[in-house]
Amino acid sequence: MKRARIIYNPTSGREAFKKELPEVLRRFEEAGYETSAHATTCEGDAINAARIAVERKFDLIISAGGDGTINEVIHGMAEQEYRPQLAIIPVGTTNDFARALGIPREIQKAVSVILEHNIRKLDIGRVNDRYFMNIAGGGKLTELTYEVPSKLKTMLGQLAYYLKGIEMLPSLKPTQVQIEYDGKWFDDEIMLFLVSNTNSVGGFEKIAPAAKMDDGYFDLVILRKTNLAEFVRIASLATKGAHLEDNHIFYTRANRIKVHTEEKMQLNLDGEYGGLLPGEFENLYQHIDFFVSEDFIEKQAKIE
Ligand SMILES: Nc1ncnc2c1ncn2[C@@H]1O[C@H](COP(=O)(O)OP(=O)(O)OP(=O)(O)O)[C@@H](O)[C@H]1O
Repeated sequence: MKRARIIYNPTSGREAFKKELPEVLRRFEEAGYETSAHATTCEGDAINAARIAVERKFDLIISAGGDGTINEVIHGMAEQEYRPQLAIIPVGTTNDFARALGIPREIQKAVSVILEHNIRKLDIGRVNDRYFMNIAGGGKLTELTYEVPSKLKTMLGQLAYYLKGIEMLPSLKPTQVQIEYDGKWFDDEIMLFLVSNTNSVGGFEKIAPAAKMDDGYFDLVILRKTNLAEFVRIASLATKGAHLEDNHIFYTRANRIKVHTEEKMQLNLDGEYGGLLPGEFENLYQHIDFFVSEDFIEKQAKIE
């Protein structure tokens, strides 16, 4: 019999998961999994819980929480040689990972999708011993996002939000960077760089159109120094996916990317503060077996 370990954050998403837990356990048992659950107790606990599940050779880890919980679970398993399969039940405020995999937000619907058993080996990103699944980035533009007081944590979602307060943009200074990607160099002043594992991020569905999650490559999108008018024009092109041809955009695909700057530059990982640059981004090819939806599989197949 296969063994599944649910790692859930009881405080996530207005404590919604606890009520549903008996039914979730029942459904996994019915589907042939011997299932147990661990409620996380504090920040970092999901990392330990995932490590323990790895040591105990569980077949499947089910992470129930928001992106923070899933990121911790990935952290706990990514460095291990044996890695259980991973399923996500979105419960938190931000559920970008689940959205990327096409997992519905309603708990029992998510379980139904998981029990369809569509499993895909997907890439994840690593930078300076931290992991990300969707997107990493840096530059003055992304740093604005930390000032957003609301729970709108998605990096690009927040950028869109900030575009409303566009008067802040003229005060933004570009940063001089040197970026080494698969042995080649980019050296220029930039407003922002993005290292993307998925093609659909936040409100921008086409920001990195060729980013497939199982090809071992990131899409690297860099916005060079711009003035306000140029920025507004490029942002509007980006909503249509027509930004890559613009002179201010540098776009390539790469497996390894090193970013150096003289100035202090913050790193954003999946919408959260991820320490300071420099950083070396590494694409871990098909590193984790994720439970995904049919919808996800169809969408991936359409990417060129
Ligand atoms: N028992 C706990 N009490 C407090 N914090 C916890 C607990 N368990 C986990 N955490 C921390 O809470 C953080 C955020 O949780 P999570 O990502 O699941 O939810 P979220 O998307 O932020 O949404 P929410 O606002 O609903 O919590 C996690 O990164 C984790 O470190």
